[in-house]
Amino acid sequence: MYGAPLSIHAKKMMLLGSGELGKEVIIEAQRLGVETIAVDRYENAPAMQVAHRHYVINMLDPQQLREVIEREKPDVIVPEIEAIATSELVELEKEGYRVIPTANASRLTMDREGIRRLAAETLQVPTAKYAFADSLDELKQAVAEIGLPCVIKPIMSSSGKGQSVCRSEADIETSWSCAMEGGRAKKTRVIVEEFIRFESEITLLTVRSVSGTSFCQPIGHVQKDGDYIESWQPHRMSAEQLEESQRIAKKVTDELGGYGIYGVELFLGQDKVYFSEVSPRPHDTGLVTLVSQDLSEFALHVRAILGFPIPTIRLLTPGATHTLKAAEERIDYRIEGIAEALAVPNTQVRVFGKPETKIGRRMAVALSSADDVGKARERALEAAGALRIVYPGVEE
Ligand SMILES: Nc1ncnc2c1ncn2[C@@H]1O[C@H](COP(=O)(O)OP(=O)(O)OP(=O)(O)O)[C@@H](O)[C@H]1O
Ligand SMILES: NCC(=O)N[C@@H]1O[C@H](COP(=O)([O-])[O-])[C@@H](O)[C@H]1O
Ligand SMILES: [Mg+2]
Repeated sequence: MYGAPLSIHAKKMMLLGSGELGKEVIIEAQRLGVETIAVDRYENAPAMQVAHRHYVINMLDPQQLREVIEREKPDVIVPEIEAIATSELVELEKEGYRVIPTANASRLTMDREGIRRLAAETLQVPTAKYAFADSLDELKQAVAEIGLPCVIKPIMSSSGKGQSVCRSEADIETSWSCAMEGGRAKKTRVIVEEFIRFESEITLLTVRSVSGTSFCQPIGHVQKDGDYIESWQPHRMSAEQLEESQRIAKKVTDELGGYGIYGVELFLGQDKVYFSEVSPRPHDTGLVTLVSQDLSEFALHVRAILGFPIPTIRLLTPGATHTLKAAEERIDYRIEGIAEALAVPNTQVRVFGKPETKIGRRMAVALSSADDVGKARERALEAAGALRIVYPGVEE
């Protein structure tokens, strides 16, 4: 029970992180009459453009984080990125604030070490072999232990930033510098992972709500340089693989607890399913659910957070997404080709409205549906191909 937004009985939701995923979360929250506050590290972030109000702070600074939370006193605090002072969220939760799904889930998934140790060591779910290193020397040792090729990532980063595949001893130094430059927080620690030659990889969206745990149909995806470029739903896999994936997802999400959606990332090997990582929030590859399901991952997240039931999740049609990424760092960019993209049948686009482009930054996505996944992927590819980022002064 709650009143109108901006009234004394309003239900207030504060989003920590205001990217393209948060923008959709806020739109869904507003559909249910919730008052929304967007927070991020820069002005005019996508979700700020649709929220009732916003704040620009350094979310890794515990003091600044506490200040904004105490000022607004939100009913629910919804982390949207990893890079937040999560130990402060743990404190705030103890003081009575509600963090989604739980402060501990955001603390453990904030860095790769927390969640990897929990999954592999405490819960004993299968993962790639791994080791950690704090310096170049330690990295050399870790690589020797794990073997080549291996994947090296900053313990705190997302969307593939700072990640590289190390194929020979000669690559170790480059991988180290790449991780140092790409990490979100100024932490030097890296994880070294055994390179898994998987057949495919999926995101299993897992929702914990008052109705219990529900799974969306598996989402297949392709990543390039550690960042997603294409996703589709449903991903075809064997009944055994699906059962094992759901078992792993249930085990991990039960441990993390709370209400909300989780994106469980899994690698499918020939006869083994590996847990990779988990987002305690909507997942980028899950953007496909905006066209494929009756309730998108964003709608599901909001329902679960507000304590409303989720009796069923329906896949309405096979669907696919394809991303549009920038190639330069500019504030005076324009996006062209939207009309051509929308001329592709059963297709929508989401233009995120980020205030500036950066090399490799995701700026928009094409979403398509069709009678089968193959056709949906073709359509999304065609539509994304029609979209162009134009930089003045550069040959158009
Ligand atoms: N151990 C591994 N073996 C093989 N491929 C890997 C391994 N680890 C990561 N990858 C590839 O790199 C991608 C990104 O890795 P990961 O999910 O760990 O990074 P991330 O920065 O957290 O990305 P995101 O935030 O988009 O989820 C994976 O989806 C997979 O394609
Ligand atoms: N893989 C995680 C992911 O996709 N997160 C999404 O990207 C935004 C950051 O984008 P930016 O780096 O372009 O600001 C985040 O705010 C979130 O919406
Ligand atoms: Mg990932």
